[in-house]
Amino acid sequence: MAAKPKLYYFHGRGRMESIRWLLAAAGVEFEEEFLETREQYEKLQKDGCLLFGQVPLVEVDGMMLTQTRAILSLSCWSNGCFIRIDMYVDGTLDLMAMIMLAPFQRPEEKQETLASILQKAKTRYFPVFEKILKDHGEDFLVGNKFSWADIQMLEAILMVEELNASVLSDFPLLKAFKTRVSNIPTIKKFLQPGSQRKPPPDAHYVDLVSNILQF
Ligand SMILES: N[C@@H](CCC(=O)N[C@@H](CS)C(=O)NCC(=O)O)C(=O)O
Repeated sequence: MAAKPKLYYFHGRGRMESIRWLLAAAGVEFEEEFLETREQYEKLQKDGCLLFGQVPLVEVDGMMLTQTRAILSLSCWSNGCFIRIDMYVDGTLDLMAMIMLAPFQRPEEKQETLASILQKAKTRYFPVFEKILKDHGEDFLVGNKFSWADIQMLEAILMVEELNASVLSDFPLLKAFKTRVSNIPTIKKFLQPGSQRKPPPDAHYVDLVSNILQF
């Protein structure tokens, strides 16, 4: 790591605090820019610094790193490939978490939530991954090698397609990516009926989980 990392966040703990702790504990000096106005946040978005439009953001060696867990897991602060895998995985996990939680909402809220998730997939998440594939022109998301990020991406695509089967019509590279990854033999097998892959949640599943976890 050549220069001091620069942290962009609010002047408070929030999601950045653990990152501050980690850097401090590792003896890494860092600079901070505190977000005090909406304009600062919008500028970061406009400049393409926020992968999924969210902070925390850490700038290090010209890389713009987002996703708290990914930044925290960068213990060596050196391997650009690993951090990119983590950023992509955390982004797809955020998207999938929204879909996972929707069935637990009241029926009158659920339709609105699902429409908003679909909108987010189309405007926040899928354009990012389409651009990544376009920019490097490779078969997989990171390092031209099949990784955890590709598996998560495929799972997220399939979940969003369950909300709207034609969601990939504006994302040709993601569509090709989906076909490519789905055809990896182990994944192809998992996608076959009778595998251990689980169906989308139904009313029975929602009742069961709600009863077990008591919410
Ligand atoms: N999974 C992300 C979540 C980040 C997140 O929710 N950040 C909030 C601020 S603490 C944000 O930027 N929200 C704006 C938005 O989602 O539009 C992470 O862990 O970094």
